[in-house]
Amino acid sequence: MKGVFITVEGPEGAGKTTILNRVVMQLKDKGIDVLPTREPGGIAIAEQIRSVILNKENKAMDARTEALLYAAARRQHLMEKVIPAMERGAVVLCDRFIDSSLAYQGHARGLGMDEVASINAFATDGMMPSLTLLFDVRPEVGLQRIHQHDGREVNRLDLEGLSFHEKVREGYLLLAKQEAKRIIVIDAEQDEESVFQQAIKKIEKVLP
Ligand SMILES: Nc1ncnc2c1ncn2[C@@H]1O[C@H](COP(=O)(O)OP(=O)(O)OP(=O)(O)O)[C@@H](O)[C@H]1O
Ligand SMILES: Cc1cn([C@H]2C[C@H](O)[C@@H](COP(=O)(O)O)O2)c(=O)[nH]c1=O
Repeated sequence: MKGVFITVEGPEGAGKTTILNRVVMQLKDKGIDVLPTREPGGIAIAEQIRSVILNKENKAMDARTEALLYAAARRQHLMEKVIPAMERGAVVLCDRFIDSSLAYQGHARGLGMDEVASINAFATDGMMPSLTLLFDVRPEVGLQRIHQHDGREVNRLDLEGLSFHEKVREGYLLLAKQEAKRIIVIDAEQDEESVFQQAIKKIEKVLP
C-alpha cells in the first residue's frame, strides 16, 4: 500500500487528541493528504461498538467480551476506512490501535498480551503501523486532566481504579521496550508545545 499508517497511544488524558489535531492541521497546511481517525470508532459500525464498550451501565461486561469487541471494531474500521485511505496514498493518523488492546486488555485486565495479540492477528491480518507515538503520562496526571476537561464524558474504562491505570502505563512501557524501533516514547507531562514539536519531528521522518 502507498500510504503511511501512524498511531498515537497513551493512558487516559495523555494529550493524544490535542496533539493529533495540531499535527493534522500542520500536515494539511503542507498539502499532505492526511486522514485523522480513532479507535474504537471512526466509522458508523465501530462507533456503535464503541458506545456499547464504553457505556458506564455495562458493568457486567466480561474481559474477553471487551477484548473481542475492540478487535471487531478494529477490523471494521480497517476494512472500511484505513485500508482504502492507505491504498490511495494518504497519511492515516489513528488515535489508538492494537497497542491499546495489549496494554488495557492484555496487561491491565490480565488476559495476557500474547492471547490478545492472537485475536487481533485475526482482526488485522497482521497490519501494523510504521510508527507509534506513545504519550507517556503518570495516571494521576492524566486522570486529573480529563476530570478538568469540560465536555469530556467519563466512560466505563476511566472509572477503573488507579492500580488499573498504573498497569495500563506499565503495559505500554513494556511494549515500547519490546518494539523500540516502532514505538517512540514521548514524555507527555511536558508542556503542550514541547510535546507537539517532538511528535511532529518524529512523524515527518516517516513521511515519503
Ligand atoms: N501537554 C499538556 N499539558 C497539560 N495539559 C494538556 C496537555 N496536553 C493536553 N492537555 C489537556 O489535557 C486534557 C486531555 O487531553 P486530550 O483530550 O488531548 O487527551 P487524550 O489522550 O486524547 O485523552 P483520552 O484518550 O483519555 O480521551 C485536555 O483538557 C487538554 O487540553
Ligand atoms: C482501542 C482501545 C481502547 N481502549 C480504551 C482506552 C480508553 O479508555 C477507551 C477509548 O477512549 P478514548 O477517549 O477514545 O481514548 O477505550 C481499550 O481498552 N482497548 C482498545 O483496544
